Order: sequence, then C-alpha cells, then structure tokens
Amino acid sequence: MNIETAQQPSGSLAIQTHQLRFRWPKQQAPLMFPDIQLHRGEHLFLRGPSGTGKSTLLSMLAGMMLPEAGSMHLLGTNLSELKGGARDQFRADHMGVIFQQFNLVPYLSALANVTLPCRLSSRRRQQAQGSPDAAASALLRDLSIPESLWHRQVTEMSIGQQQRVAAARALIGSPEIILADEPTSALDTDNRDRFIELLLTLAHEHRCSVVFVSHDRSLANHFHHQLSLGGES
Ligand SMILES: Nc1ncnc2c1ncn2[C@@H]1O[C@H](COP(=O)(O)OP(=O)(O)OP(=O)(O)O)[C@@H](O)[C@H]1O
Repeated sequence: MNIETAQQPSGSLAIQTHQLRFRWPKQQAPLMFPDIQLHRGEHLFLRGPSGTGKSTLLSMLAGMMLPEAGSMHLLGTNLSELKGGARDQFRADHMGVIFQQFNLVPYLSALANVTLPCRLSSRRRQQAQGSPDAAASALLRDLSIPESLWHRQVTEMSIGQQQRVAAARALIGSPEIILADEPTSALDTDNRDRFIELLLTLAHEHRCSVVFVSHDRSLANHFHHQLSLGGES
C-alpha cells in the first residue's frame, strides 16, 4: 500500500521508502514494509498488531538501523548512504523522535532534556523561538508540565510527565520530521488530546511531517493518512 498524495511535486517529499525489508538476528522471515510517500506537512498514522514491525520501521526511518534491502529517502537524502555519524547529525538536525522508552537523560532536569537537541544541532538552536530556554519553557507550559518541575531531574517525574518532556524535546527547534512511537500511551485523555492538538498545530505551522504509531484507533481521524502493518485493514 502506498501513502501518496499525487498533486505535490516530488521535491516536497519528506519520507519516501521503497520495498524496505529488515531481519532481526535469529528471525527467520524478514519484516517487509509497505512503501511510504509522505509529503512535507503531512501526517501519517501507523498501526497494526503487536510484533508487526511498527517500532522497527520507525527506528529505520530515524536512521538508527539500516534495512537489509530497499531504500529510504528522508527530505531527499538517502539515509543508507550516510555513515553512522552523519546519520546521527541528520537526525539531530531534522528529526524529533519520541520513543516508547522516552530516552530522557536521567540526571538532567526537564528543561535541560528539552534543550538537548539545540546543543546537538546549530540548526535546531537557530530555529528555537527566542532562545532554547525560552522555547523549552513555552513547550513545557503548553504541555502542562508545572513550572515547579522544570528544574527537577526527570527521574523525579511521573511517567506521563516524562512522556510530555520527551514530546517537548522532539518539538523544539521545529524539525521537519517527527517520529512518535506510542507517544500518548501514558497520558490521560485530556493530556493526550492536548498533546496531539499541539503536535499537529506545530506540525502545520512549520510544515512538519509526522509519523505517529499507536494502537488506539480512535486517534486515527486526527491524521491525513493511515497505514496498517501486518495485513490489518
Ligand atoms: N531487539 C530485537 N531483537 C530481536 N528481535 C526483535 C527485536 N526487536 C523486535 N524484534 C522482533 O521484530 C518483530 C517486530 O517488532 P517491533 O517491536 O518492531 O513490532 P511492533 O509492531 O512495534 O510491536 P508493539 O506494537 O508490540 O510495540 C517482532 O517479531 C519482534 O520479536
């Protein structure tokens, strides 16, 4: 299945994959993925039963793992042709990533975690509105993290609060692509809706593309496109 909107020129493609295949060690049958063509500013809801490869696909799109076969172009760059360090820099410059485990730095404060992409990327630093601290404060406020927690270590925060800190970190400096793996699983309904609203509003303002993985089908209608893995309809 292709995710494609025909009217736009190919230069506006954020993500383009072709016949991606990945095999984990000891896995007999490889994971095969449908092709994706996602334009700048569009968002895709990715779903499918557990074990169908949603997280694997996101990790490949983030450049953390390379496919066994097939190609993936992000913002016109063939990720497989970049060396490890260049892929890491590409991710820092152009992507906000929210994974299930959050990957926050435990000994840093919430504010320092959110501004981290601005330290890894001058591009993100320049695009952070005002200053990295000001942009981080605005995002934490938008995501309802009480100001009294901003300077605390993230390990002292609840799981739902940590998930929102990870979201703020992904959004800072307006990356062109956001990859989000079950980013709302620890949020209550109010915070989940606020989070999706903020994510998609910012995505729209900055022509940012979003790939959003969730089991929660009720969220699908927020997104331009849907793709299911594992033959689910
Ligand atoms: N680190 C790993 N080592 C070996 N096999 C793995 C590893 N991670 C995932 N797999 C295998 O790859 C397949 C896809 O896993 P993946 O986590 O991508 O699926 P998923 O659709 O994201 O699942 P879930 O919805 O449960 O998060 C599964 O069969 C899993 O056992």
